[in-house]
Amino acid sequence: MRNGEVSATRDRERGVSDGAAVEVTGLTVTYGSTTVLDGVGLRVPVGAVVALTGENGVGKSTLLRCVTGLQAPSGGVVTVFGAAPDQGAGFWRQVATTVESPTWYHGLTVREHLELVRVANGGDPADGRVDEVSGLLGITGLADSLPITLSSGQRQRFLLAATFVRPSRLLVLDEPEQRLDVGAKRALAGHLRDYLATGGTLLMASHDEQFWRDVGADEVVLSRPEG
Ligand SMILES: Nc1ncnc2c1ncn2[C@@H]1O[C@H](COP(=O)(O)OP(=O)(O)OP(=O)(O)O)[C@@H](O)[C@H]1O
Repeated sequence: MRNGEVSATRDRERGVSDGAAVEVTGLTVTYGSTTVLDGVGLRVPVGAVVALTGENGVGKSTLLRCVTGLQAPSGGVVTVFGAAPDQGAGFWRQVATTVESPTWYHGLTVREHLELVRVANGGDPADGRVDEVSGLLGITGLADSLPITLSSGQRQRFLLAATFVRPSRLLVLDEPEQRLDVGAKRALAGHLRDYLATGGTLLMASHDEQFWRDVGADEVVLSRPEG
């Protein structure tokens, strides 16, 4: 088995289809003379949940960036729902991610940002979804706050909320549990289980074993290339 070459194929009670949401073959990423990912393969079936684990700097975020098309690999092939991640509107209608933090607009409140993201992605800002997500992430009371005034944990909740108000079939989350308190982690795990139960697919990086086990993820351990 090559570095990170895995197939997250455990059949799940909720029913995983045969199709691949994410297929990565021979993925190689080099920075200068340093090879971070060397021929990595990964398959995430539709409806599955995979947690990428491994020590700091092993390339988890790099792999996630390649899956979202935010980084071009040095070699290999990535497909998402059977097509290259092309960064077009069609792609972003299906995929929501926290891999790159968005830039917030000065002067817009937390609530206004969430409504803006919902509208921009074809949702109805008045359909209750913004309230629902705000409640689940415990940021209802921060609706009128400016993002710049939030603590790091509140900002993480807000980032997740902005991701969850977008319609998606695939979530690509980079350490979603980071900086969250115990209660928020539990609520997040519950929300992700609901997302999966309604047909969503989840690929995430995580350093928190209890969290990704709570979500029901299959673990995929990335290791450094040999040599
Ligand atoms: N733009 C860049 N230029 C040069 N090196 C980079 C760049 N981005 C990442 N790296 C290097 O690539 C390696 C993998 O980084 P990456 O962030 O993917 O690791 P990670 O597994 O997500 O780490 P962590 O667990 O700490 O979040 C690291 O050694 C990092 O220093």
